[in-house]
Amino acid sequence: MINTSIPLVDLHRHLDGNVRVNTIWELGHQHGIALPADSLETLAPFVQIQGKETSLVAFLKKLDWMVAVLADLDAVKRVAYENVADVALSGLDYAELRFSPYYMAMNHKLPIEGVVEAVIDGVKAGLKDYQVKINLIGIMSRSFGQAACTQELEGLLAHKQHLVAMDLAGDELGFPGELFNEHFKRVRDAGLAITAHAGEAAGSQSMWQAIQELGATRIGHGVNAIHDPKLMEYLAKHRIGIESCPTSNLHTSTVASYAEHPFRTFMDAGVLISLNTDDPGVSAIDIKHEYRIAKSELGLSDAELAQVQRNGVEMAFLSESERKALYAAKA
Ligand SMILES: O=c1[nH]cnc2c1ncn2[C@@H]1O[C@H](CO)[C@@H](O)[C@H]1O
Ligand SMILES: [Zn+2]
Repeated sequence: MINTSIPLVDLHRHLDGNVRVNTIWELGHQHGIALPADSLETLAPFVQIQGKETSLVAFLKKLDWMVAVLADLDAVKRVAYENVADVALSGLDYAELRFSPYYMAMNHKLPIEGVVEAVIDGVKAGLKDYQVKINLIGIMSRSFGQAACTQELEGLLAHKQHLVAMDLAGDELGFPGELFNEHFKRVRDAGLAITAHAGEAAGSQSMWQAIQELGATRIGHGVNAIHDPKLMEYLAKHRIGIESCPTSNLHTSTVASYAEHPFRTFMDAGVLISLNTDDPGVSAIDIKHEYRIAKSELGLSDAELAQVQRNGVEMAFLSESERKALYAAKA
């Protein structure tokens, strides 16, 4: 099902949506943080999806325990290190890990720039022990408003040489992209690529906004584009990649069932679309699960899955020589 002669990549993966249950447990105890359960088994339902949530905002609450235990910068470094390990152990060749330093810093009032540095350090340490390629994407968490995103942006831009792109995540309905036009002008001026969560909770207008005003060249989720034929045509023509995360879309009730997921509609329209995990710790999945689902529930053939795998490599925020090297390592 996974073609071993094509690189396997995950481009939409929240580092702070992938904290191991065991790590939450250990950090909670180490730092005297009250947890909502008194055993590892009973903790799991508080941080992992059981069935599905009723909305994106309800889903996002599951991540809160993952950042509640980040009591110091060592904890942040540990989580970043374990993310690299998880990427390597799940069979990926390359991943883009995204993180929101404001969200990770806020519970224990950590310095935002310090969190960015700790993530970079943790990833570096992970890369010494695991053979895999990683790039980092900075997130502005829209749910905390414009001023928080300015702080977050500045902490990230201070280390822009360690980032390939910036993203906008969080509550899309409550905090539309228009609020962040100025932030993304600064991102463009800094020379970073842009991806944005759009068309997940809101409609296709939010995707047009992300592309035309924020400058996004990739879109996270983008599910609601299918109701806008002009946008579908635009995405295909301009090779705007869709970072699709089918299980996350089910868990946030963005789609009612796998059968209703429009993945195939994008493929048939010639849109560049890839498969990704989103918040693997929250959804309790890995990338292979998404490929299995794509085959069994979304109805993709092995040839189509190979195309999806290649789409991921094509969409990656890599230089052409890095892309070639990634392909060459598998050929
Ligand atoms: O599926 C998603 N849609 C929108 N925002 C998300 C999703 N998953 C996580 N985050 C948001 O990303 C930041 C942490 O990296 C947090 O703002 C979290 O709410
Ligand atoms: Zn996401």
